[in-house]
Amino acid sequence: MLNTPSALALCSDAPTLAFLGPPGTYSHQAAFDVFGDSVHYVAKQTIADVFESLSSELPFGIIPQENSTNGSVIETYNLLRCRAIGRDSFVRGETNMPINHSLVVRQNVKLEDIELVLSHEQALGQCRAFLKEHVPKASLKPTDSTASAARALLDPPSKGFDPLKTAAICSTVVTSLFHGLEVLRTGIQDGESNTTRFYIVSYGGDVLVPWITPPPCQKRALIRVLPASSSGAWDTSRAIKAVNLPISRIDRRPSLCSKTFRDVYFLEVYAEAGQENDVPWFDCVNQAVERLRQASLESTVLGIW
Ligand SMILES: O=C(O)C(=O)Cc1ccccc1
Repeated sequence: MLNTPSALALCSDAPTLAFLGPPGTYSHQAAFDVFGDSVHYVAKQTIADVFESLSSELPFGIIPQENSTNGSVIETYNLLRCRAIGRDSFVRGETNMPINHSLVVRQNVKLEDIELVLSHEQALGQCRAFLKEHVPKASLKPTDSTASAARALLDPPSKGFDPLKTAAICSTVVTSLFHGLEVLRTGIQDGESNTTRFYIVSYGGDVLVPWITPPPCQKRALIRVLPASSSGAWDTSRAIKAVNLPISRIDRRPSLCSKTFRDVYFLEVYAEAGQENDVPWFDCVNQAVERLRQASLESTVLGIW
C-alpha cells in the first residue's frame, strides 16, 4: 500500500527522498517498492526539482531513466549534463517497474467526450497506438507527471481546458488518492512488457542508501564523456576502445557549448557477470576514466553501483 508523504513524515526520523510528485506517480510507487517505510517521501513538481533539491537534508532521490517502449527519458539526460551531477550528486542504484497505464477521467465522462489527453510525455509516448485508435482527434498535452495530469482533471474549467472533455493517462492508484476520478480503460500501453527503469540518486557518493532489501551487487557505472574542443569529430570507436569495459548503453545529448554538434555522451558500463576480477570495480571504473581522459575525452563518473 502506497503511503502519502505526509503520513510517513509523522512516523519516524528516517532520511528523506525526493520523487516526481504528486503522490501516485510511478516514481513514487517505484520508490516505495525499494524503500518502503525506511524514508520520508518528499514530492517535487518536476524531475529537475528532484535533482536540484538534493542536499544533506534531502539526500536521496528517484529519477525515471528509460522505458522499454518509449526509450530514454530526455529530461533526465538533459539534467545529467549538469556539473553538479558527478560532483555533488551521484547515481547509486537502479530499480525496474512494470508500468500499467490507465485512461482516467472525471466521473461520468465517456470516451466519446474526450478532446484532450494530459500526461507526462513518457506516458503519452507509451500509449501512442491506443490514443490513435480510440481518441484519434484528441489533442495531447504533456504535463510534469502522470499524477499531476490526473489532479488537473479536478481543476475548474478555464480557457482552453474543459475537465469534462479531458482524460489523463496515469496509474489507477490516483483514483484512490484524488476523489471524483474514475478509470475508463486500463492496460492501454503499447507493447507487452512496458517497464520503466529508475535511477536512485544521492547527495554525496558514500551516504548509505536505505534499501529495504539490499539489491544484488550489479557492478555498473555511468560515465559522462565530452570530447575536448580541440579533438575534432566524435569517434565512437575511440571511446569504446579507451573505456575497455562492456557498455550496456550509450546516450547522447547536445552539450550546449558554442561548438556545433559537440555532444555529450553517457556510457553505462558494467562488469561481466561471474568475471573474477582482482581489481575492485571502483578502481576499474576510475582506470577507464583515466584512459578516456588520455584519449582527449573529458570524462566524469556520474555513479558507480
Ligand atoms: O509521471 C510519472 O508518474 C513518473 O513517475 C514519470 C513516468 C511516466 C511514465 C512512465 C514512467 C515514469
